[in-house]
Amino acid sequence: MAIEVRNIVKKFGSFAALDNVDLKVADGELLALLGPSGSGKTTLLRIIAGLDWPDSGEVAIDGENALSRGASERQVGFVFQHYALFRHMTVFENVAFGLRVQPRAIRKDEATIRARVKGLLDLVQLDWLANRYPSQLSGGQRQRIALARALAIEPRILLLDEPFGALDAKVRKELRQWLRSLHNEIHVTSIFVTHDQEEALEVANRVVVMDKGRIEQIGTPGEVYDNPATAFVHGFIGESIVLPVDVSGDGVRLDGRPLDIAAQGAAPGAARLFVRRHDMAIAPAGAGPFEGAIRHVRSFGPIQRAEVALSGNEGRTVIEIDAPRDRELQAGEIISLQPRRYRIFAAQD
Ligand SMILES: Nc1ncnc2c1ncn2[C@@H]1O[C@H](COP(=O)(O)OP(=O)(O)OP(=O)(O)O)[C@@H](O)[C@H]1O
Repeated sequence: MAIEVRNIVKKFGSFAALDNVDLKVADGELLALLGPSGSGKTTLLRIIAGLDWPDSGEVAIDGENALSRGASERQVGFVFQHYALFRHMTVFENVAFGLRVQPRAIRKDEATIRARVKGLLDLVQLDWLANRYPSQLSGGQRQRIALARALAIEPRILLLDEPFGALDAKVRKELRQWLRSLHNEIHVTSIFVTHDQEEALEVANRVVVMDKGRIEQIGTPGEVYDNPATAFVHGFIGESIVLPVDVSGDGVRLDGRPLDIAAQGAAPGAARLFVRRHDMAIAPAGAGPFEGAIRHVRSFGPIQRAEVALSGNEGRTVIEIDAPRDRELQAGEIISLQPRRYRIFAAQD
């Protein structure tokens, strides 16, 4: 089912939790809402779900106005971070619950319900846990059961709010891959909320980056990572070096010193230069626009992370770069740096 959100405004008192949000979700997409705490992700999800209503704007599901319908009529499945399964029911009964409470007119017979639950437990690969109680499951297993339960009513849309938020890093990683492949199998239009950029980039077809109740950028994981539309997106996704620079007619300056880099059309005045740590490459001596002294090096996995005090400004501007380990860097060494890729945004952007 396609979803279209138009001009949504949602205020709590005078505070705009959502400030003119527009979003189109194509049928069968797996979309991530990504943003820092308080950016409005959950509020947007709740409005799409029918658990909350906007002050103005429209929500259409499959072309039909959804705002005139409540949550139960929208046929939406939910999974929340702390989605409490019913403690006194077995896994099987938890998954069957949504089917058993359907209105009599559409309720399936017992054999059909049992077959459907069995199918869902197979789908989430936990059929062997059917007779256990929630307290006898791991956190990751519980979230998979919560997902099976959400899918039982054959929702038109699946909404997940930080579904893996409470789990440890390793289990989170496993469940991401699992969700991705599950979605490839069932193709139900899905939106999940996360503040974890790695999770969004790894799982979603498209990522919606939010800040302060607004959408900053919508794009594929590659687009938002490689071509951030705003300074916020650049800073939020991936680790960036951020340097305050001045743009003028004759170029870009750092601490009054000209840098041999292009202003990329940024308006004259104060600006910020963004470079990803791994894009700040070590250049032959004197060849790069930056020079600095290595203060400290830590090596882990395939990279070495070096703290570099840039020349000028009495060495007070310190950046961290990630370099491959083909040549071991040493504290005290003076290096020249050349950004392979960078963006300049005006200071107020
Ligand atoms: N019922 C409410 N009453 C007042 N303010 C609210 C209410 N619900 C949300 N807010 C505020 O709206 C803003 C957006 O909240 P929301 O939960 O959508 O953010 P979020 O991006 O999902 O954050 P998190 O990642 O922390 O869950 C926050 O500043 C929050 O304090």
